[in-house]
Amino acid sequence: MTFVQRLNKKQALLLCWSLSALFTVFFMFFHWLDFMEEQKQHDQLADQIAESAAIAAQERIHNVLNNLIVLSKLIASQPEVKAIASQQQEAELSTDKMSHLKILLEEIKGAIVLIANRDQKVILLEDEYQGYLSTNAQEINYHLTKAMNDGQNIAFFYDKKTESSDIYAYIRIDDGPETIGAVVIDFSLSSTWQNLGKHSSKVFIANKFNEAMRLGTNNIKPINLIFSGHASPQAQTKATPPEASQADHVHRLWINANQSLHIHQTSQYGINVYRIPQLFKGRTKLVSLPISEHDGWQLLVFTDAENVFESLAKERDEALYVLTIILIFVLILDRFIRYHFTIQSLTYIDALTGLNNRTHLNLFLPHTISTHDRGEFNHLGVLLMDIDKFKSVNDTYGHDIGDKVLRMVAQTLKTNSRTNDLLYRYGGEEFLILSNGNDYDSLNAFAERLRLAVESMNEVKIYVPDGVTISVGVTERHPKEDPLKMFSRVDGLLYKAKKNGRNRVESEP
Ligand SMILES: Nc1nc2c(ncn2[C@@H]2O[C@H](COP(=O)(O)OP(=O)(O)OP(=O)(O)O)[C@@H](O)[C@H]2O)c(=O)[nH]1
Repeated sequence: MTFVQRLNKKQALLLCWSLSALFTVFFMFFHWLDFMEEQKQHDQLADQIAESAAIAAQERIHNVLNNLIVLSKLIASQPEVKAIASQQQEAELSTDKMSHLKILLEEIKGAIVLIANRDQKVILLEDEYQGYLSTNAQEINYHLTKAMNDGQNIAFFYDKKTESSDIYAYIRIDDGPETIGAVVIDFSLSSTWQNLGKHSSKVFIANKFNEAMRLGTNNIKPINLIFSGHASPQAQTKATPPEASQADHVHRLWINANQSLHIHQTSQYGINVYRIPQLFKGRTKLVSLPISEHDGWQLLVFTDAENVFESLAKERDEALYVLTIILIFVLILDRFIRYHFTIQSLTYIDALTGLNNRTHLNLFLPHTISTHDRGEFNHLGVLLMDIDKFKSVNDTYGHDIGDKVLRMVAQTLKTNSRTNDLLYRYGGEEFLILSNGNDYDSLNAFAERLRLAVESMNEVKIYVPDGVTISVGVTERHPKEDPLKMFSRVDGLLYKAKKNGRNRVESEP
C-alpha cells in the first residue's frame, strides 16, 4: 500500500490543499522575484534614457548658445551699435542703419532689445520691450554688469505674467581696449530649440531665479518648477498652490514643498538622477545637469518610465491567470478526492458497523503479509471474535435490536483497539482484528481486554437485559506462514472457545 493509498479522506484533502497553498506561495515568491528584477531593469532603462536625453540636450544647447554668442558678438562689433553705445542720451536706431544689422539679426532670428552705455544707462530701447525694462530692471542690471565684466552673459528669462520664455544675450561692446557699453539681443526660442525634446523625455531649463521652461519642437512650455536657493533640485522646493498641480499635468510639473528630491544615483557622467516620489508613482526620473558656462543654469530631464507599469500590469495579469488555473485545478482535485472516498467507502466499508469489510481484507491482506515477511514488524496477530448466542438475540428481540447490538459491539471493539489494528466485520456476527507489533502475551491481554469490554457494555442492556458476550480465538502468524493456515488455526480456536463455554479467549501461538 503506497503512502497515498494509506491516507484517509481528511488527510488527502488536507494534503491537497496544503500542497496547493505551498505551490501558490512558491509561485508568488518566484513571480515576485521576477517582478522585482523586471522593475529593476526598467528602472535602469529609464535612467539610461534620461541620461542620454540629458547629454544630447546639453550638447545641443552648447552648440546653439555658442553660435548665438558668436553672432551676437558680431552684432556688438557693428559701428552703428558702437555709435549708439558711446552716447549719453537716448537714441534711435534709424531704419537705414538698422538694415545693416538686419541680415545678421535674421540669421539668429533675433531682435535688439536695448543698447546701454558704459554706465549701464539705456540709450536705445525697442518699443515692445518697454514692459520688460520696467518690470525687470534689477535683473537686467545684474546681467548687464556680468556682461560688462565677462564680455558676455546669456540669460534665460521667464515672464510669469505671460508665461513666455526668452533667451537674451548680453554682449559687451568694446571699442579697442575700451568698454563702451552692452547690447541685449532677444532670440526666438521656437527655432532655437527645435529637435530638442523629440525623445520621450521632457527637457527643461531652469535659471538661477528658479524658473524653468520646457524645450521641444514647437512646444516650449514654461513650468513652475521652483527650487529654493539656486536652481539645484537638491534643495527643498518652495510651496506652490496645490490647485495648480491639477491644472495641466502635461505641461506643468508642480513640485510641492513637501516633495523633497532625493538623489537616486549619480552616473559615470556626474549626472544626478532624482526620484520624485509623488510623480508617476515615484518612477519619474529627473536628471539634473548644470550648464557650467551659464550662471545658475540647470538642465532638467524628466523621464517617466510608463512602460514599466504596462509590462508589470501584464505580469500581474499572468500571475492572476495562473493562480486561477491552480484554484480550478485544486477544486477539481478536491471534488475527485471526495468522490473517490465515497466510492471507496461503498466498496470497502461495511454499511451497518462502519468497519472494514471482507473485500477490504482480501485486497489489503497481501500487503500486510508482505510487510510482515520483510520484517517491518515482528509479530502479526489475528483475533477472531463471535457474538455468543446471537441468534437468540435476534429471535428474542428482533432483527433491529440485533443490528443495534452489532453496531455497539463494533464500536466497543474500535474504541479498545489501537489505530494501526485493522478491524473487520468478518461475517454476520463475526469480527476479525489483524494486529501488528504485539507479542503473543500482549496479544492475549488485548483479546482479554476486548472480551471484558464487550461483557461490560452497559448501554446494550437497555435492549438485551442480560447483555452480550463474545468468544475470541487468538493466534499469531508463524514466519512466512501461509495466511490461510493462520486463519484456519484461529477459526479452530474460536470454535474451541465456543465449545469450552463461550465468553472466553482461546489462544495458541
Ligand atoms: N440482526 C442481524 N443478525 C445477523 C446479521 N448477520 C447475521 N445475523 C444473525 O446471526 C445469527 C448467527 O447465529 P449462529 O451462527 O447460529 O450462532 P449463535 O446464535 O451466535 O450461537 P454461537 O455462535 O454458537 O454462540 C443468525 O441468526 C444470523 O441471522 C445482521 O447483519 N443483523
